[in-house]
Amino acid sequence: MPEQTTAIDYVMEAASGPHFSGLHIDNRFISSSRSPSSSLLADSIKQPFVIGVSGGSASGKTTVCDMIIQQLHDHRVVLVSQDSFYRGLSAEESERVHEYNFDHPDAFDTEQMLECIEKLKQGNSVQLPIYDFKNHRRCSESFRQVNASDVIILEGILVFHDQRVRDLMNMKIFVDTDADVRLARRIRRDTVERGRDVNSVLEQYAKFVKPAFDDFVLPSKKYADVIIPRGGDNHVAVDLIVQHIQTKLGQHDLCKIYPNIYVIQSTFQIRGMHTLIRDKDISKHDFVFYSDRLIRLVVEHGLGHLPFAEMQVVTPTGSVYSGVDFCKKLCGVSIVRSGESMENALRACCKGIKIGKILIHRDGDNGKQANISLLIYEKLPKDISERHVLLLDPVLATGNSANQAIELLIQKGVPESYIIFLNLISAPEGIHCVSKRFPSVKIVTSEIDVALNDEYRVIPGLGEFGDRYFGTDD
Ligand SMILES: Nc1ncnc2c1ncn2[C@@H]1O[C@H](COP(=O)(O)OP(=O)(O)O)[C@@H](O)[C@H]1O
Ligand SMILES: Nc1ccn([C@@H]2O[C@H](COP(=O)(O)O)[C@@H](O)[C@H]2O)c(=O)n1
Repeated sequence: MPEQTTAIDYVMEAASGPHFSGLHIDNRFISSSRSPSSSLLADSIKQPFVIGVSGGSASGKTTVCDMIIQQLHDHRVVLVSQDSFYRGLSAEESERVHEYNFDHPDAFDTEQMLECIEKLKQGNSVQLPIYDFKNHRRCSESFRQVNASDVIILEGILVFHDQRVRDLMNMKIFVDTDADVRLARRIRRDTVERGRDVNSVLEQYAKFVKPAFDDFVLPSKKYADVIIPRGGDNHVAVDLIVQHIQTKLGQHDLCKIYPNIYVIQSTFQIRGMHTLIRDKDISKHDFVFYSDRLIRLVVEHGLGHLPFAEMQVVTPTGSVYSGVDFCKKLCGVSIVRSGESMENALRACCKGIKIGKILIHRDGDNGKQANISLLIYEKLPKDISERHVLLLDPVLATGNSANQAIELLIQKGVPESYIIFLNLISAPEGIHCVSKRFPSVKIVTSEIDVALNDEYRVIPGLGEFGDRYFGTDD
């Protein structure tokens, strides 16, 4: 029996390691003393998501990989098998093949495998050797050409053995199948597909496969982020893994760097609303209508980050419903003037909520100057230090105003982690600026744009939100 294989063994942790796609990042906002991810960010190379799949021979590694690939149909995925890197046997070794241990780490050319995965990770194509299990040699004439992909899956009995290989992986999966099932599958496969007879399979299993499983494969299980009991029969585990990979692939790169950034799940409705409000020719009425719809979604999402208490109620059927009670100690603070456009949505969601105001003058308001922001006016609830604060401003550009507002809230006694900054559009520069200075402040947005231009305007952006919303741009 494999070690500890219960349903609870299915453990999923956040995939570790970097995974950033090609996005222009302004180095002005990257200081050398920040988090380790900052230096990686500076590279801003599109990096594929690398998944390692390990487990005993015939545990179902390839089967699980095929299931993942099928479900990831809308992404480019490449499967690399560690088997491709088996060293070919010399003539002498071939004569005494029954004494050769194919399950020992030395049976593989790990240096070559490392080189190939590194190249693929850097977006290059590679030529993989083709291994023939019948004559224990690599095919000398042909190779398998593998191109750059969004996802690279590396599968094999010993892919977790070498730390350098493990370090290339963003996610490590161990397929955990009972030893008797593995042996039964292996007998069938090796006799049907690999030209062996039952006796040689059993002999090899007892002499090499089982000892090497105990000595090398099983000890590497501890490196797995996810353990899948029963391999390909475990559809729930595979579905969850695919969901996780899709989330990682779909997430904006900044969300992987700053865990405090939340971009609401994009749908065609949300994309459609953004398309309308970004259109310079939309009527004022429609601009307000679709902005309000989006603001409402962001506000609802932001409220979802507040703490809650468990609560039960009795329904008209006399049954008990176990639910939650809203956090009551909260308030809104709008950054005047465009932040005021978000107040109605907040009031509509939170009956009787107190909303304070902060007026910040930006020297870059005329678009030409370096951004310097000055606090001009503030009116905040007296007991604000006891409240969670929803800070409202529809566009996060340089982050200077947001930082000024957050600094004031902290001076007033609001804990940094009690502040949730809600906006419709964030520029990467603003996200860096706020998240570096106030890593515990949550930022909830509906889209992250490309960058700021030389005039500190968000690109593609939507122009001056306040003017368009309040009709002062005519
Ligand atoms: N869940 C399963 N049920 C039945 N047969 C399976 C299952 N998973 C794998 N197999 C079979 O077992 C053999 C080994 O599976 P494979 O996925 O190639 O394992 P590995 O890649 O770990 O060596 C194959 O013949 C495959 O068809
Ligand atoms: N010439 C070879 C090379 C390898 N093997 C066995 O293959 C197993 C690994 O492949 P899986 O698809 O089962 O993971 C390994 O256990 C080796 O014993 C072989 O028999 N002959």
